[in-house]
Amino acid sequence: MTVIASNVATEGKPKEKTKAKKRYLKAKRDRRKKKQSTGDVAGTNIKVSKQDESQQLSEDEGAASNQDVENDREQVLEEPKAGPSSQKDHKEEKRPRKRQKLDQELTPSAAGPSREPSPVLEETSARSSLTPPAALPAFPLPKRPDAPSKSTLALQGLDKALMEAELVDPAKTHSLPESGDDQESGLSERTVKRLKDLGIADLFAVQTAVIPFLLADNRQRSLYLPYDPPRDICASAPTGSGKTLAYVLPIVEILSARIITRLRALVVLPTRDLVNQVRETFEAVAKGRGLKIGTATGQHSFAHEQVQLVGDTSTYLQGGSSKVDILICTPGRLIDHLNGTPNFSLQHLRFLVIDEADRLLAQSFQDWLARVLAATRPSSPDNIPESAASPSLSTSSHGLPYPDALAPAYHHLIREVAQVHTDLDEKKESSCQKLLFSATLTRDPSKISALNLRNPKYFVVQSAAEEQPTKEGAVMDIVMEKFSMPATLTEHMIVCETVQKPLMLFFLVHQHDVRNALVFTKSAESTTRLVRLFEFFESIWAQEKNGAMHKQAAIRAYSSDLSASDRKSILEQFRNQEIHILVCSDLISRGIDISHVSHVVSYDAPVDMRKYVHRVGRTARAGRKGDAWTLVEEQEARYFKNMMKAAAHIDPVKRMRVSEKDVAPYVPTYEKALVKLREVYSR
Ligand SMILES: Nc1ncnc2c1ncn2[C@@H]1O[C@H](COP(=O)(O)OP(=O)(O)OP(=O)(O)O)[C@@H](O)[C@H]1O
Repeated sequence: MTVIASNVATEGKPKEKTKAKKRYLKAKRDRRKKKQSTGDVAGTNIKVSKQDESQQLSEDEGAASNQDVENDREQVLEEPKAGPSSQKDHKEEKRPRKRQKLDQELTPSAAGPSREPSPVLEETSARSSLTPPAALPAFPLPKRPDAPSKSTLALQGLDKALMEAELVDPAKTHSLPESGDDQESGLSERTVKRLKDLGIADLFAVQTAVIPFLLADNRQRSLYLPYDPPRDICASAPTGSGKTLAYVLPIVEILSARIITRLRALVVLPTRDLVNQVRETFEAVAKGRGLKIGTATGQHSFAHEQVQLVGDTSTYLQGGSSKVDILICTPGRLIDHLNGTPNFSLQHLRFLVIDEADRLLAQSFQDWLARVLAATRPSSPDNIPESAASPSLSTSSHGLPYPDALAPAYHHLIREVAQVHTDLDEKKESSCQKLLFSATLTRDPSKISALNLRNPKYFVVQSAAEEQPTKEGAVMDIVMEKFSMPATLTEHMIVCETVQKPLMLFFLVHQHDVRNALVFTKSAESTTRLVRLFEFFESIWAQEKNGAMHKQAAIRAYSSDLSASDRKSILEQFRNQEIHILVCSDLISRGIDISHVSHVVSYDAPVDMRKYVHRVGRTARAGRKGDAWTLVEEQEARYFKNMMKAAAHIDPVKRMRVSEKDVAPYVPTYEKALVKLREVYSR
């Protein structure tokens, strides 16, 4: 308001111009005219220049007096506030007539479309098209690019083969024929008959994909493929979906053609229990085929295993010597034999199976994977150290050379046989085909690249009912570690206080009359303690509720604290349902197949999604129904839920609410059991 007032005051009394001032203004105008005629004003900036000019003119006019300058500045600043018409009129008044005319000519909207173009404007724009703009061109401000999405980041560096994975519907099955060979899967009549004897009439989804891939092409049935090496396989399928038979059947089928026993299939598994389980499957399927199956787990002495695996350890044999066609082992013992058993050779391997692949790839002791892969590959002829080359051809005990002692890809190791290289020479490759299986296949590109896979083919068994039924979706699920679960599994979580966990367990077991259950704890120590408490509870409960009527649940611990033989016997008793509830550590959370397990209780909640998937996967196997309950301590609830959300698996896990009223009948017995436990531990 003060500003406008001062303007009005100034306008009311126009100042008289002195002679000096008039001269100064004239000289100024002349300079301006001269400047205009040299084309300094850029055509592109007409509007801006016009404004500047009028402003400058006002300033010039008042240059002689500070008061005038102030007024002009204030006028410019106040322009938006004052009424638009009055301000404009005021400015127009202040401008010299010549400038106003020029302005009218330069402003097309004011001039109207029918007006003749002014020669001045034409001249100015013609000049401006020739001369560069006086001001620097204005570029848009730099913009920060959008951050790539989580999925885009996850896809970076990913194996191309994974992007081209074959998606298999878990509901897909294939019925085996009543008689004769199965043309579709490539299984022979003999194998089909054997499967029928074992009660298997259909192939499960993962089997319908993997078996034909390995068997359909007759060339792929050869024991050696040095010039046409086979493609490797990575298969991801839910727990209990039949991955074991997916590799056992083709291996037995192909190796049955062998004449000489050589180590041709090597199956690596993370635990002894799994080795024994897979051995049983091999023996059942290969019955009557004459294939020799061995294991190496450290369960027996090293010398004993050596005798079981290798025929001759006294003479050096180039091609190795093997008493078994198929060896199932843990990685530790495998390395022991590679290091310390003479004539234990992997050069004839036709199959290298890595089951529970993600778990095994996470184990790096003694660099086991690199050692095994190196043992399946011949070194290049130029890289053979003198010591590695054989002094002579291997000979039998009758003095006859073994013509087939070396695998084709290793023939260059024979020094006596002159190597004549021609242009037609083809490189001989190892015939070993790698087969990787897991319910939680790793997406880690560095781990996959360590396997040195040959043109790998990925199979992903993924439920079409899940959110991402497309191939890209299934691949993304693997990449984002969203694992597929058995369709027959029901999942619950129970949030409770830490001290209430045992009570909750007793409630669940009694309320649902649970008999065939696996209860997972976080450590061997907590396993033992829980079993003790459970035993006290059961015996007091039985006494109080008329022991004759109540059949106590048989409960045992299963952990690394037990000897191998104890573990084997306990597992056997559980299989035979002599033990009803097995409290265990994560030692048997993977791979163990006990068909009648109806419930899995995570007494201590798992800390990662992989562990959760494998634990709950001990039930609901091979299309059977199963329940999984997870006891979540109140302070863990947020972490557990976030873990489930990250794996897009929060919806299937329903919250089960157990009230004080529900557990009240068990509280007195529980308290008595606790007293007894305290007595035991305080001794
Ligand atoms: N085609 C089939 N028909 C009937 N039962 C089958 C068939 N294939 C496999 N099974 C049975 O399904 C059960 C689970 O198989 P398997 O142990 O191979 O599962 P898996 O996919 O390896 O599970 P995990 O990931 O937990 O190791 C086994 O008892 C097996 O005998």
